[in-house]
Amino acid sequence: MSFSGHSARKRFGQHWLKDVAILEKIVEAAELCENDRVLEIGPGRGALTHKLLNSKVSLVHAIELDTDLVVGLRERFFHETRFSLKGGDALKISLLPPDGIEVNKVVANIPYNITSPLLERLIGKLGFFPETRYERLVLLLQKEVADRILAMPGQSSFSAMSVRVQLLCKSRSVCDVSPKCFKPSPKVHSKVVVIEPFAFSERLNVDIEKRVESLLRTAFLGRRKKLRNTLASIRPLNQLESLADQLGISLNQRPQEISPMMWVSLAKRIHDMDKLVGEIQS
Ligand SMILES: C[S@@+](CC[C@H](N)C(=O)[O-])C[C@H]1O[C@@H](n2cnc3c(N)ncnc32)[C@H](O)[C@@H]1O
Repeated sequence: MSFSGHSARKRFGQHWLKDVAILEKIVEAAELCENDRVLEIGPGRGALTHKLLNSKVSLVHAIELDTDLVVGLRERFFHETRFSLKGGDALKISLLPPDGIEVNKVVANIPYNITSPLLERLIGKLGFFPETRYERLVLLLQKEVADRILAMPGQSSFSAMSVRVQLLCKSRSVCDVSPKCFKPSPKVHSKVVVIEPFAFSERLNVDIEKRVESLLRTAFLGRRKKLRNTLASIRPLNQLESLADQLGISLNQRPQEISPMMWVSLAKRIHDMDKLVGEIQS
């Protein structure tokens, strides 16, 4: 068989998903139809690829880093005209299929060691658009990361990442995945999430997004510190007090208690103040 002699490589984050019910839940959550063109990052031995190809999609384009698996995958799916495969690093190479036409969905059990840069490539970041706006991503992530993406203000998982992703996408949980569902079992628990990036036209103004990013970097440096202490480096305390009053928040709150929309309001007020000062000075 195509993969004989290949054992899972830790450095590539290889954990084969063997639980059929979870594979089916992933495909179901993608709500695939005939017009869909799907990108799969890290097909491994093709367990998820096989399920994707059993649906009606018009294309599955896969990118796999492990060259030995690329050989096996070509053998396994050689007869499948709706399948294309590129060997290489999903963080570096083009994510476009050979016909150069964008895919609209991403479905993947991603290697956990590249989660942050891969997410950034797929959904963009505050102040920057991704190369492609995917309609929907169904990703199997490390549970800790998924929980941060989904967390509400005040919850222990709520972090700068929660604010960033929630300002770029709408997300929901599909199911938790136990380490027993993989072979070899990872040390951590996992979760399947659906992520739907906002249309570019629905995103905030780029300058405001950049302003939110800079606020988050400052405030979450001291996660347990009060805003009065962390934000003091960007504005005099009396100005901060007045801003906080206008927005109905307290400078005694900590960054993980502030909602994404409140970060946006804060960013907008500071942006307007700077603009006013700029106009007076010119
Ligand atoms: C967690 S395994 C998932 C395998 C398979 N999809 C499954 O569900 O059983 C992650 C896969 O991503 C591949 N991989 C790791 N780093 C990668 C990268 N930078 N670019 C593309 N693929 C990568 C690994 O070789 C492995 O096949």
